[in-house]
Amino acid sequence: MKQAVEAQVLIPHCQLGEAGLRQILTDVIEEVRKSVSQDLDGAEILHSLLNASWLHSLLKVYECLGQYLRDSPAPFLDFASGLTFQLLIDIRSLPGSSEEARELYRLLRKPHMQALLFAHDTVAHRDYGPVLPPMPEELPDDEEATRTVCLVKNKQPLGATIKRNESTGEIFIARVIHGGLADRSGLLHTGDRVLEVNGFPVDGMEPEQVIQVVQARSQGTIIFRVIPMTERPVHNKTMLYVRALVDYSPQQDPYIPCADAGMSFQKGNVLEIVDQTDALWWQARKLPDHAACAGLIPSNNLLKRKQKELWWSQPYQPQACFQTLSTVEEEDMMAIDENCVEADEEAFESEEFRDEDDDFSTNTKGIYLAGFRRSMRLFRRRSHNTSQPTCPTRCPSSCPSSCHSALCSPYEEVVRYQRHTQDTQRLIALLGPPNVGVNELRRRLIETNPDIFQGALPHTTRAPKEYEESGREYVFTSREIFNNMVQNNRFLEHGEYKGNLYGTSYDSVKEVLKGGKICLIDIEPNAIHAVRNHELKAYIIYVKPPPLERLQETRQDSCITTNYYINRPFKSEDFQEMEELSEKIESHFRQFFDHVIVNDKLQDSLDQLMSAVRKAQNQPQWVPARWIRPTTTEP
Ligand SMILES: Nc1ncnc2c1ncn2[C@@H]1O[C@H](COP(=O)(O)OP(=O)(O)OP(=O)(O)O)[C@@H](O)[C@H]1O
Repeated sequence: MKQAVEAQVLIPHCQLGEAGLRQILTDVIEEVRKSVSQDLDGAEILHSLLNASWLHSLLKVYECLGQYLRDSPAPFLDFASGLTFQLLIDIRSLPGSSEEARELYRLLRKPHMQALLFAHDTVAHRDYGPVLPPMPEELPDDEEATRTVCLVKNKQPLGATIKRNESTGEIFIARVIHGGLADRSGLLHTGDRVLEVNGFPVDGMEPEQVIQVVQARSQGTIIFRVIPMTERPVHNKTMLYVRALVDYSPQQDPYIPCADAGMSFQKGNVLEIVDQTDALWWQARKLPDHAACAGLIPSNNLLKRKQKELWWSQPYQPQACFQTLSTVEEEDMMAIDENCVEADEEAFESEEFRDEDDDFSTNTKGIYLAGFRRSMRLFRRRSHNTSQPTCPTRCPSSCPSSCHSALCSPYEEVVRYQRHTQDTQRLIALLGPPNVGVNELRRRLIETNPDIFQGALPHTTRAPKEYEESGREYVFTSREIFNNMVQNNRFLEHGEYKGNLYGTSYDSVKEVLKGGKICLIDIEPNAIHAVRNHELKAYIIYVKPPPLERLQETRQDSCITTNYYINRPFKSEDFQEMEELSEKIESHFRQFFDHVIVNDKLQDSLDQLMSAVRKAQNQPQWVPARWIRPTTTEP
């Protein structure tokens, strides 16, 4: 086959004659025949196709046409019938004409010969077009050209909206939806004035009545008589992709010009904006979606302007930013369960090492698994349950939850990003409600793949215990240095627990990444913003609990550690709390999740996690455009 393809490339098109295409086909058939004898897949079908007589006839026609084009024959005479006429007169006037002359006379007078010569002259004069009546010298100024547009509707919507000029009652095409029937026809345009639909004059009608006339025919031909818009608006066709940071439902939006043409979307959906001609209403497609037809969505500015009104599926609640994350009151956390080991602060701290030795293998093949200490995790648990906003230093400007970021911009421009093999690995950040299993998954992944994964070493102002070493369990530091680091934004997450400060610094994450490993950390929702940046390019995986009955089944032998108890079995309130918090975290932050894992069976979750991490590192993903083009402003 290779031989044939190369031949096609080498022989210039103009030389394809008798030995051209058909020769190539013969070569191809010969190659395919060899493949048939080698029993290659599909070779037999290809062989019979290439041998088909219709294909050979088609190629002959093609070659003849090619030959005709190359020869480009020109008529010898423009007016052969005139010459014939002259010849007939001359023969008739000969005194004693010969037998040959008389035969020529008879031949030239035959009707088919006359018709042939007439056809010759028509072709020679290229006289094939219809004869149009001459244009009138002067057209009256008020005369408008109308166009009859005939569309064949096939149950799908027309893909155009109409509006009425309130003062004149005239009906116009308001917008043509990209990829819809009207758009694909290329015959109806924004601004065209509609005079008639299926023979009904529409001037003065309400738009709804016009639509009824259109809809009266769900299928078949619809005929519009329109006055085309003379100056068509330039379509602002862009290649803009955005991630929705809010939910939107056209059916709940009283301001949308045509709800049926609207497109609903949810936080986290990636949208392809196909038209921004209208400053208020854009046209977009939801990805990944193979629907050809776009839908109307509010523009960035419009959505910003309207976001305080009750037209989103979720009303705006700025104060709910973090408070909604608190479902469990401090008092509830204090409840004492007699069946469990109670530990006061001292006892708890003193149990910590032994406990961690039992619970977590912190040293696998000489590699210390950073970030698993209880105190660090308990400081996080506190962040989950506190009723105080947990990002006082950052809010409101960089609050990651939907409320504030949506206030800034309801859409985030995104681009497709594929990590180069020589680039550092993307940070993998796990997130989930307390006790869902984030640490279990993280620990197991690091333990089983210590050459690939590593956690980030946390900082603390707590005094080191005898057995602890700075740079192994924690970076032990002074309060002064810690506060200094806070002020210089050196922590992606930090907080206080039992009078001690804890935090995960950017530097400790970067250290792991620089070492060529994948840094695997767990974060609280309020740290999402801190890790979503150009340098770390965090891939955020949300770990979600399975339904309640599966939680009860899978966790019956598992234990948890709360602020007050070490290793107590799960109680039904824990599951309830986990579900409730999970819903709240999802409803506020799901727009930032790159992947969601339902932690049902542990091994399945580990497999899913591993494959999600591989995808994040090796396959193209949608990421904020500002990570790739740092100067990009939001749409
Ligand atoms: N899929 C699972 N099946 C059964 N038990 C699980 C599963 N996932 C986690 N567990 C168990 O649930 C308990 C809590 O898990 P883990 O400590 O990882 O929670 P967490 O999300 O890290 O919460 P926190 O950060 O608040 O400690 C542990 O005993 C763990 O072994």
